[in-house]
Parts: sequence; structure tokens; C-alpha cells
Amino acid sequence: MIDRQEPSSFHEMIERYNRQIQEAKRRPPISESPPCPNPEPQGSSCPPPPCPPQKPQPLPDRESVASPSRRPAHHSAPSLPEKPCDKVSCDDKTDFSQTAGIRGPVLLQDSILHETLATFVNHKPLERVLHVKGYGAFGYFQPYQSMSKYTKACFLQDPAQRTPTFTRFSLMIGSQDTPDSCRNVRGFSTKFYTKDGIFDLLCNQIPVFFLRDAMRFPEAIAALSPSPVNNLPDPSLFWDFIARTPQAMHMLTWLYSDVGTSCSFQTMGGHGVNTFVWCNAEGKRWYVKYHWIPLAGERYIDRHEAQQTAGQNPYIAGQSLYHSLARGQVIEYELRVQLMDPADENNVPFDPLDDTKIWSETQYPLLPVGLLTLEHNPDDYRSQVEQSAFSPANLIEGIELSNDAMLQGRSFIYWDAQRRRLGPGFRDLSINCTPGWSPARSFVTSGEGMPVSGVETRACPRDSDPFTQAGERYRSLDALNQEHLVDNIASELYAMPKHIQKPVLDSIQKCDQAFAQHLVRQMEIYC
Ligand code: HEM
Repeated sequence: MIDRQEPSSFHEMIERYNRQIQEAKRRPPISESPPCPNPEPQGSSCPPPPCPPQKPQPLPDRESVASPSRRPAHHSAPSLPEKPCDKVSCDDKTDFSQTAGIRGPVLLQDSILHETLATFVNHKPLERVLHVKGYGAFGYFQPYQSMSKYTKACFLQDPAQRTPTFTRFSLMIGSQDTPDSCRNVRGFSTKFYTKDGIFDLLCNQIPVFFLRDAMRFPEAIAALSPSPVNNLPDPSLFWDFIARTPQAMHMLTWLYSDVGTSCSFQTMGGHGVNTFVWCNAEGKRWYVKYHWIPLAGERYIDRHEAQQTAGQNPYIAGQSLYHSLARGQVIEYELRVQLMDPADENNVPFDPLDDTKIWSETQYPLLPVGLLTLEHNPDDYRSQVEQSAFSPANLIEGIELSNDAMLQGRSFIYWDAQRRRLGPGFRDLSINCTPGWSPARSFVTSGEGMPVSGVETRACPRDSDPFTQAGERYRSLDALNQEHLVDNIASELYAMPKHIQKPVLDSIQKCDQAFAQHLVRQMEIYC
């Protein structure tokens, strides 16, 4: 029997279409059609009338159908012999537009046709402005022990409690066709469906960012994007940005190391980048930085392997994630945090709220918190992965924003982006909600009860040393990884004009003299 219910979505429409094609193929020839097994009183669901007879018939007089008095004679259709029906399921009325007579015209009133086409042209949700290409996985999080000393966050109190999660891995720059292995910032966002509501933890594989203030973020993204003139890759946009942005030096030493190229999310780390605040039941606050450690170990690939992989399989990381979960393997990441008493913030040689800096692991050890276990694939990419809406402002009691300027700049813009791409009801989509909860009703705000003071200003915050940690990063690499970092930079920087090369080399010299010398030698090889 043909399903005559209207499709509620494009997806259903396609499924129904495929079902009908399959059924039609199985159905015996029309002359041998069995009687309708479930005849309905009006007969509307029974097999519709058979194909028009194969013997050519004169076409109905279209003039008599379409207001003959107003149509000139030369508009009449030529009297063609009717062709035999060549459709497998020509008895399926839903395959045809509604026409005035068999050869048309198609009637404007055919709302079913318009709905079918309008559903098709509108079925694709708008893409994210960033992190367009992504893959998802469901799982759960379980703490190792109660973290009540540091936070009252409900899902971190009881080691026996499992909190359901959804994780989306993504590439920050590029389109749906960008190869998974290319040099990129990779996103690692997790939604925790807690009993107090949604908590989102957005991480990148690189622990620092290009900028410490959100104001220049659009400029950074433009520098990483294709040329606005011809849509072709233009490395001079990036290197010009780096030449003008010494604070990006530290990020450069991560992005242009092998950490920038990878063929697997299972062996990739994640870092919250920004500094958040944990608050316990007594109101004691801690600065907190988040880190995910893959239990499979961290592994990255070099630029040559990344390029080769990009050509061979642009979906390598997504496929590996999907097939591992489909085979029943679980993928695990340990959540660790670094905690700093805000009273100590003046005792570190940098601003702990500056996201171009990392915290020393000796001074602020990585404290294990719990285990994220990814265990199954999404069943519907569009409604689960595409329509997932993460925000650093999706917080629950016990977790707050700090005064990290970049984080505060991010706090509104994700919801705004989601209103644009998913509509104002984005929080009601099942992937984005826990029943009965909405941030507007939860009244979780940052720093309730914290004193705030200061003179209005637009100024560079305390400590703007952009070089020390970048130099430390270079020196922390072994010889092979130093070689890769330097070669990755040299392979692009050598081709830049002098007015870009010079300030970049000056900045690198301020990071580390040997780093700069190594780079100059390597650039000479390319020249
Ligand atoms: C001012 C700076 C930033 C702005 C304006 C910004 C803006 C955005 C926007 C608009 C999206 C897409 C949201 C959506 O449509 O759902 C996005 C996604 C994302 N952002 Fe940012 N971002 C900033 C900085 C950062 C930083 C520092 C991180 C580091 C953790 C980060 C991590 C992510 C991740 C992981 C995603 C992907 C989320 C997903 O999978 O849906 N962003 N960002």
C-alpha cells in the first residue's frame, strides 16, 4: 500500500520515496495486481487507477480546459500521440504534479508540488560560520572522585554517577570538503546533559589562541580564510596577520608544529584554552583550565604525511571515528584540570586570564577529574551533529566565566550564531536540551556575589610579553619536532615579501635566538 501521508521533513520524504520505489519494484505487473489487502472505505489508499492504456489516445482538448476564450489558437498543444508509461511506479500519484489535463499546464494550486520543492530547497540547515566540518559521538562522563572541594557542579559530585554526553569534533577553518588531515585548529566540544541543565565544554587541540581579546577575532579568521578576491588559498594573508600580531607567536609555535596536522580525533588532545571559574558550596572560587587526554595516546603527523593523506582520504579522521564506534570500540579521554587560587594570580609572571599563555604543569599540576567514554555514533547527522549548538555560556551552578577577555567576548556570540543558523527555537532541539531546562530560567550567572570595580577603558591588560612562552615552547621540543616546526614555517615564509618576513623574523628572534637562526637557514634552502 502506498503511504499517502505528507512527509514532515525532507529526510522522511526521501525515505518514503525510496520505500515506494522498492515496493513498486516488488509489485507484480499492473494487470496482475492483487486486490488491495486493506481496502479503506473511500478507497483512497487502494492502488490507484492503472497506467493509461498503451494504445495511443487522442490528447484531451487543452483549449477546452484552460479558458478557451482568452487563449489564442497558436497556443494549443500539438496533438502528440500519448507515450506508453515508462515509470516503474506510474500508478503512484505522488510522482506527478497536478495538471490541467494530462499534458499540463501544472496548476499553481498544487501545494503538494510546491511543498515538496520548498522542503527540498530549505532542508539544508545553514552552516556554522566556523568549525563547519565536524563529526559527532555520544557517550557518558563519570568522575573519578567527588570534586566538591572545588566545585558544586552537580555532575562532579558522585563517582558513581554517569552523565550522558554528546561530543563534536571539528575543523575550525574550511568547508565540508576540507581534508581532515590538513593544518588546522581542531575543535573538541562536549555537551554534558546534567540534571541541572546543559554544560558545554568547548576545547581545541591547541592550548592557546592567537589573541587575548575578542575584538580582533574576525581579523584572525579572515587571515586564515581563502582570499576574498579569488577564493584561493593565500598564505600572505596569514603571514601578514602574524607580522602585525606578536601576541600570536605562542599559537604559531603550536599550529605550525605537528600538533597542527592530524589524521585521528582518537589520538588528539583537547584544551579549554580560556580560564573558567569553579565555585564550591561555600562560595570559594578557583580559576580552572580544562584538558582532555586521549587514553590511546597523543599522536600527530608531519606536513608531508598530512598532504598525502589529504589526497588519499579527506575524511580519514571522521571515518576512523565512525568505524571504530560502529565496530563497538569505545574511545576514552581523561578530563584533567589545572586549578589556581585567584589569590595567587599576582604570583605568576603572566596574566592567568590571558589565553595566549599556558600554566606551568609543575606549578599547577594536572588534576585527574574523570573519564569521557564515547560509545556510539549518531543516527541522524543533521538533527544531531549539524544542529548541535555549543556555547561557552552554557553553564551550570558551580561553573562560571572568569574575566578572561576572550572568553567574555565569546559568551554572547555563540547563541547569536545559533539563532541565525537554527532559528530562535534552537534550544528546543532535542540535541540541545535537557527536559524542562533553559538558560533563561536557570539564572546561572557568572560571579554572583563577586565585587566588581574599575574605570572604563580600552587598553592592553597587564603583562603583554608575547615571546617568553613561545621561546619555551620551541626549546621544549625535541630536535625532530624543532626541525618540523621550523621547516613548516620556512616552507611558507620564504615566499613572503620582505615587509612581512622581517617583522615575523624579528618576533621569532625575541622568542629564541636559536629558533630564528634555524629558521633563516631553513628559508635559504627554499630560496
Ligand atoms: C572571540 C573569539 C571567538 C569567537 C567570536 C568564536 C565564535 C564561534 C562561533 C560563531 C562558532 C560557531 C557556533 C555555532 O554556529 O554553533 C564557534 C564554534 C566553535 N568555537 Fe569559537 N569563537 C571564538 C574563540 C574560540 C576559542 C578561543 C575557542 C577555544 C576553545 C573556540 C572553540 C570553538 C569550538 C570548539 C567551536 C565548534 C563548536 C561545535 O562543534 O559546534 N572558539 N566559535
